[in-house]
Order: sequence, then structure tokens, then C-alpha cells
Amino acid sequence: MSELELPVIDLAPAFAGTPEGSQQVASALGKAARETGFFYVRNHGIEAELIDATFSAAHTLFAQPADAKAALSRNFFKTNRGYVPMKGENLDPTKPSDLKEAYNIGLDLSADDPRILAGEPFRAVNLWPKLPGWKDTVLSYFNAIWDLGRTLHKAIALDLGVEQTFFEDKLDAPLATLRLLHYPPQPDDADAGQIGAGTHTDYGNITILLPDAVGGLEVQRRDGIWLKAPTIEGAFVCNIGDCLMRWTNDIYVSTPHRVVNTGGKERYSIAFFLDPNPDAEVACLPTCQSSDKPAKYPPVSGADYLRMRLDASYEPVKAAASEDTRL
Ligand SMILES: O=C(O)CCC(=O)C(=O)O
Ligand SMILES: [Fe+2]
Repeated sequence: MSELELPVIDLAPAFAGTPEGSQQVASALGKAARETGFFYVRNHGIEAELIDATFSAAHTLFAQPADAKAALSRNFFKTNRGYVPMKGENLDPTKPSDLKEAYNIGLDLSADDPRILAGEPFRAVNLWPKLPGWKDTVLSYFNAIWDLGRTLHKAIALDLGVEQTFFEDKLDAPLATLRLLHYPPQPDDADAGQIGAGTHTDYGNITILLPDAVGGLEVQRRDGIWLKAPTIEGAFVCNIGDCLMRWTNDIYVSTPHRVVNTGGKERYSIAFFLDPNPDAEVACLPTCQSSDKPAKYPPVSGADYLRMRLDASYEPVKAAASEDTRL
């Protein structure tokens, strides 16, 4: 299998504060979002120390005993937070479940936050493992990558011809999920088709992914051919999610991808899924429709959209869950 030539976008001009710099990044990102839906970003401004510390936090967490990890899994279906056990998710429901474990962190709210008290969808407290420094590190990473996500949305807005601030109030309290992932080596006798992460497209607006040096991410070209997306040191892999396809009337594309972890190594990755605010109306942008190309999808709220997508991928853990963990 050959390696995929994905565009590498230098974000430095976007941080320079000049209209030319912003336009340069917006055009490069817009081209990638229309053509491959996958691209790398470098000069993103996130410190290497923070990245290393977050990977260390992931290694420490997944090395905990199984019962300690299981205890970090309260009300998962309601909150989308905490621990997902090995084979607990099925990104491709036509195949055996994924050979990975995961840990989800959402927007950090206190228990008395009015949105939690009002029972708003997906609003919940995070579950923090009792490991020294863990919460500070992981929250710092969450905030830094959320900021990067909003910077990317300014470029997206510019490319799409709407106000540069268009997405600001739709991403200021988002249903974002930071996900630490651990993939054991795929055994030779794995059930047919059981891989690290089954073929899927992502649900949200954009995913900002940091795979480790082990590799294993594969992206499907428009002609159906699978290509390896190698890890580039210091760069994030970004991909367009289905929610941004809806906003853009399919002008931007979300691209199927999967993780295949052969080669005998433990693999870790850190994914940040930027889904909009629960009450954001996900509706076709005015600049993405015309009389020739009317809006393809009806408007939907950010929360309803995410619920629909998550329900489909958690059938394995749902079936195994006890009554009190169900919605
Ligand atoms: O771990 C990875 O490299 C990718 C994971 C992924 O695509 C996902 O969880 O949506
Ligand atoms: Fe994905």
C-alpha cells in the first residue's frame, strides 16, 4: 500500500494577523477540505512539551488495572465521557468491534453548572482519574486544541465566504470530545475484519488528530483505494467531519478512514472531535446553496445530530451495559 500525499498546511501565516496570511491559509484549507477532506497542519502553536505530557498521561491511564479503568465509566451513554473498554465501540457496524480502548473528556463543567442541572444533552462532569497532575495536563491540552479548532474555523469561514466570526458562537460551549486512544497490536487470529478502528467518517465539524510514531491510520481515496497516512512529527492530521458536510451542502467532504495496527506495537493516539454547541443550528450556509444546488439536508441541532451518530456506534457496549448506565 502506498503512502498518501496529503496536503501539509503551514498555519504560521494565519497567526501573523495579516489579511493576506489569513487568506493564504483559508485557500489552502478550503482546497484540501473540498478535495481530500484530510490534511496535516504544522506551525499550529501547540507546545511539544504539552503534547508529550498528554501522551504520557494516556500511557499512564491505560496502564491502570482494569477495575480502576472500569470505575471511570459512569453513565457513559448519557455523558459520552470516561472509559470505553476494549472492543466497546464499533465504528463500522458491519464488522467485529474495534480493537482499542478509549477515554473521553468533554467540556469541563462543575457539578452545579446550570446546564447540567437543567439536564441539557451531553452536559456532565468529567471523570478524572486520581493520578498526579493528570487533570491539569489533559485539560490544558483540551483548551489548547479547542483554540486551534476555532482558529481553523476562522479559515473555514473565510474560505466559505461567510463572516470570519460565523462559527464563534457555535463553538464557544461545544460538544467537543478529547479522546485518548490505545490500540493493542492486532493479533494474527483476530476475528475476520477486526481492526483497531473500523472504517468510518467522523461525526463532527473537524477532527484534530495526533497519532504516535507507530502509524496505522489509513484513508480511502475517492476511487476506493486505501492509502497509508504516515505520522509527520510535529504536525496534526485534520479531517472534515460529516457535520461540516451538512453546513456546506457537501462542498467539503468527510473521508472514510480506519486504523490497522499490525506490526506488533502498542499504538496510542489523541483525537479531538470538535462538534458544535448542542443548541447550534446545523443548517446549510447561505453561500453553499443556490437555485441549482438547493440545501440537501434539513437543519438539525448539534445535540440531536451527535446523539443520532453515537447511538449507531455504541451497540456493543450498550448491549453489555447494566440498566442504570442506560439513558
Ligand atoms: O487513532 C486514530 O489515528 C484515528 C482514530 C479515529 O479515526 C477516530 O477515533 O475517529
Ligand atoms: Fe475518525
